[in-house]
Amino acid sequence: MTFKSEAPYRHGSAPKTALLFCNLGTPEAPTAAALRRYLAQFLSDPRVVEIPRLVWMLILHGIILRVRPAKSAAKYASVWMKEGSPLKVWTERQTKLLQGMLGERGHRLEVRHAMRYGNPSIASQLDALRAAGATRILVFPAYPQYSGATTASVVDDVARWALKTRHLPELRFINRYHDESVFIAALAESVLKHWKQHGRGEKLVMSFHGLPARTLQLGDPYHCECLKTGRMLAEALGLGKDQYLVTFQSRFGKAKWLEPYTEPTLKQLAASGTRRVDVVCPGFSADCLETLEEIAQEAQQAFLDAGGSEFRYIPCLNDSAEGMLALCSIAERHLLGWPTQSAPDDSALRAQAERARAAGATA
Ligand SMILES: C=CC1=C(C)c2cc3[nH]c(cc4nc(cc5[nH]c(cc1n2)c(C)c5CCC(=O)O)C(CCC(=O)O)=C4C)c(C)c3C=C
Ligand SMILES: [Fe+2]
Ligand SMILES: [Fe+2]
Repeated sequence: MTFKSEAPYRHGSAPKTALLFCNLGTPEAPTAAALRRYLAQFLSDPRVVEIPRLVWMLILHGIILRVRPAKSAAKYASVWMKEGSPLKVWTERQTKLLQGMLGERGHRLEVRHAMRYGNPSIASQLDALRAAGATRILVFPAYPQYSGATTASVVDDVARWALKTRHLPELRFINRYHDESVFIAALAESVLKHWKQHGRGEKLVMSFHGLPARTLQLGDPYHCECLKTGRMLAEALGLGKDQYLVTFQSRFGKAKWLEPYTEPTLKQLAASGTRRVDVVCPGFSADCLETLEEIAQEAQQAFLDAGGSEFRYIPCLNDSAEGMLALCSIAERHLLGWPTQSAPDDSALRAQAERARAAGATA
């Protein structure tokens, strides 16, 4: 094992804090070649596909990476923005805004973003932060709900970097914010704004990214956290049980995934007479292929083909004021938990220690 060589430690220098905002990652271009590189890295992660390695590598390289890249590239092309992939564009904007907002609130810290798959990698950004002198790094995965496939995979990658790093910064991780009041309030505000502008559908469908159903039995909290976000959002909007649904999208492979599935549910709604639906994706902090293509295009078409008449997609929080307020406030509360530079008045603590010592001596 070799460790990285680093600038010598300067004794007595003040702690320097940094924030690393991590998202999933996205291909560099809407092309089959770029998709092949991206999918090869993403789908080789044992946190994402939990089947025996050898079998999976044969399927992945023998079938999936031959067929899927071209199909997925065409889908990406349909949502590509002039600055690049939507997930990249929104994540970069959120990072810039976080830097500005936290700065205005008096936090002297560097904010960077990293992608779990593709670029900029988590390791490269952690190296850059260390080189800039960061001694404390708060790692903020963009996912509101915790899952092994997403949040834990970010932690794995940070741990891999740590294994090679001599002088580690203090590290903290935000595991989840699915039930934080600021986050629920931001979602509710985005739905209310949408209703005000476009009118209100008969049902609000809350569509979350899926996971294999077995992850629920294996102890992954993701399903429960999605349901909780859904319930809290419904409460914030004053919706009754018959006015909203929680569904799961983006099934991958043939195994059973978390149910109910989004698209079949939308078709059933249309078939049973629901004409107008609003769809929101509260598991995604930013719009991406899965929301813009799979929901706003494909699922919409399926609903209309099945007899629905109006399908309104409610965008993710992206760089909205309410969304940024939520991200900033969540980051801030985690940053404030870090000990401050100024020595606290420890006289009460000292007296307590003396009492404990005296009690111990007489016991
Ligand atoms: C929001 C949380 C996400 C979970 C949980 C998740 C699990 C998961 N995903 C796949 C397979 C794919 N996902 C893909 C895209 C994708 N997934 C998420 C988020 C979660 N995934 C996002 C934000 C995106 C969009 C990325 C973008 O560039 O816009 C894709 C790639 C696209 C495609 O080819 O369909 C795959 C593949 C699995 C297997 C999984 C859990 C087991
Ligand atoms: Fe995914
Ligand atoms: Fe998808």
